[in-house]
Amino acid sequence: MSQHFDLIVVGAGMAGVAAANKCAAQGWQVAIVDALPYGGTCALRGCDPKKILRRGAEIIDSARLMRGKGIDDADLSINWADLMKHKHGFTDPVPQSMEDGLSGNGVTTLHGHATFTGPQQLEIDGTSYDADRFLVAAGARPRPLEFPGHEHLVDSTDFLDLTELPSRILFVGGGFISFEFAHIAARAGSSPVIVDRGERPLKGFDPDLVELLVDRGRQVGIDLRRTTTIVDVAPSEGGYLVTLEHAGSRETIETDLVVHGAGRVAELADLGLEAAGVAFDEHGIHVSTHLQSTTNPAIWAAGDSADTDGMPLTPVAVLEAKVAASNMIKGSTTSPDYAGIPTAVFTIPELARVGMLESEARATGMDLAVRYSDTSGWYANYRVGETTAAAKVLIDRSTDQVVGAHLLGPEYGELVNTLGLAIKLGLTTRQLKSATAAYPTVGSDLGSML
Ligand SMILES: Cc1cc2nc3c(=O)[nH]c(=O)nc-3n(C[C@H](O)[C@H](O)[C@H](O)COP(=O)(O)OP(=O)(O)OC[C@H]3O[C@@H](n4cnc5c(N)ncnc54)[C@H](O)[C@@H]3O)c2cc1C
Ligand SMILES: NC(=O)c1ccc[n+]([C@@H]2O[C@H](COP(=O)([O-])OP(=O)(O)OC[C@H]3O[C@@H](n4cnc5c(N)ncnc54)[C@H](O)[C@@H]3O)[C@@H](O)[C@H]2O)c1
Repeated sequence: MSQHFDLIVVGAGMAGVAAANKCAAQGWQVAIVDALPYGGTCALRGCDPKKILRRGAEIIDSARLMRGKGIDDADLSINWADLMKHKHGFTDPVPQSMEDGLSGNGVTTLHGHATFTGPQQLEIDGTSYDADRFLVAAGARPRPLEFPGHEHLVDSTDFLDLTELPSRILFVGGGFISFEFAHIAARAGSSPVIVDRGERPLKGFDPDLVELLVDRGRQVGIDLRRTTTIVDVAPSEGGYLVTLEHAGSRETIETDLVVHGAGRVAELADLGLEAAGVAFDEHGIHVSTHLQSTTNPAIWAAGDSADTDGMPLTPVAVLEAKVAASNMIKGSTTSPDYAGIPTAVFTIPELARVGMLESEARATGMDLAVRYSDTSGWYANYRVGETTAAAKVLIDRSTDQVVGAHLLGPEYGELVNTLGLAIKLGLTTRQLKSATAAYPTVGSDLGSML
């Protein structure tokens, strides 16, 4: 006997929970299932715990920047175990409170690994369920790597749970995870090495600002190896021997920990999607722009496990889940509006982007104005002693609208939100300049950046 629901959601992360609550509020019989404690990647193994650990690193960095400017940082250090306790103070209550919230909204909460057994059936630990619709919000996992010894790598989840921080850490990949973690580790006293196979790390961000960030990273002891591949990783007495290849030469580095930061793929391999007739690949379930499977109309997808134009980020996952839920409820075909969604890599200082890259804007042939400012000497950065800060704002001269903004500096992850709103609403720089910001705030520098 199979239990029936109007909707079953696979994955209780930010996307799954948003959709389950929205559909339950319409009076639907909704069930949600997760194989892990409720909360998903962002709250338990990603954004939130990462930024708590970064807080320790920020304090150290801020104090160092003020050395000789009234702050004596000689005795300041990170107590990793206590910082971890602070993290657990946030993460530990999440699963129960999330599950209580869902139950309170009338959602049936299930636990276990879901596997599709047919177009509208799935099984969870031997029990069968069927539904009119399913939303797959199963997230992502580290990309499988091929080089010998890849099994010795730890992933981002393991890193965010380390009880002690080793002194030598090698990060594979030059993306979000490696940069963010390396910036934390460097301030906590470790010597991080980042190995990227490409010439340009953090490829989704403005290359000029990335180079400034790489220099700033070098100053705090982060060793970036570009166009370098991992030949193999082998255990050694003191940790691991990692053999690297760059421009035809090999070098072996000894390290205590090797961390996977080489990208993530949709978590769909064990979901039995073949039995449901659902087309997918490593980018996610193939969906129409309104987030319905292209091959099984009963299946919808959102977040990291959907192959969409949206970036694999939390706000995008939530947006897609809400749009998918709304389309299911109304029978509509609305598409998510991805315009003006900012992204930030939480290095110290942070690097943010919204809208087009300069190269993308140039390729459109628009009449482009590039407003680049070295903001390191500006009051907001002088005040905190920051030596590396810059802004690049891209403006379409024909409309006076912002089409892209790239920021590197303290608190610029907050400032980019205003530029995101400007892009989404099509505000002109004249309109933006007409707003008066509280002074002195980082936001009050926006007018000068335009
Ligand atoms: C280290 C790290 C840091 C990050 N930092 C940021 C950040 O600062 N800002 C930002 O915007 N984004 C960040 N991200 C990305 C962000 O976490 C994801 O984009 C977001 O969590 C995706 O949400 P989701 O709901 O699609 O999937 P998830 O939150 O991953 O949820 C998917 C859930 O599905 C469950 N599941 C999967 N398969 C099954 C199955 N067969 N049966 C039952 N359950 C299943 C999983 O257990 C999981 O709980 C970060 C990611 C990582 C890894
Ligand atoms: N602040 C944030 O929003 C945030 C933080 C962390 C993660 N995330 C999300 O998680 C996703 C995954 O993060 P990530 O940092 O793992 O991936 P990423 O896609 O940001 O970067 C992966 C990097 O690894 C390199 N690479 C791949 N295979 C390699 C190999 N074998 N050897 C050397 N280099 C290799 C790639 O060239 C690339 O530069 C991101 O795309 C992002 O969406 C977001």
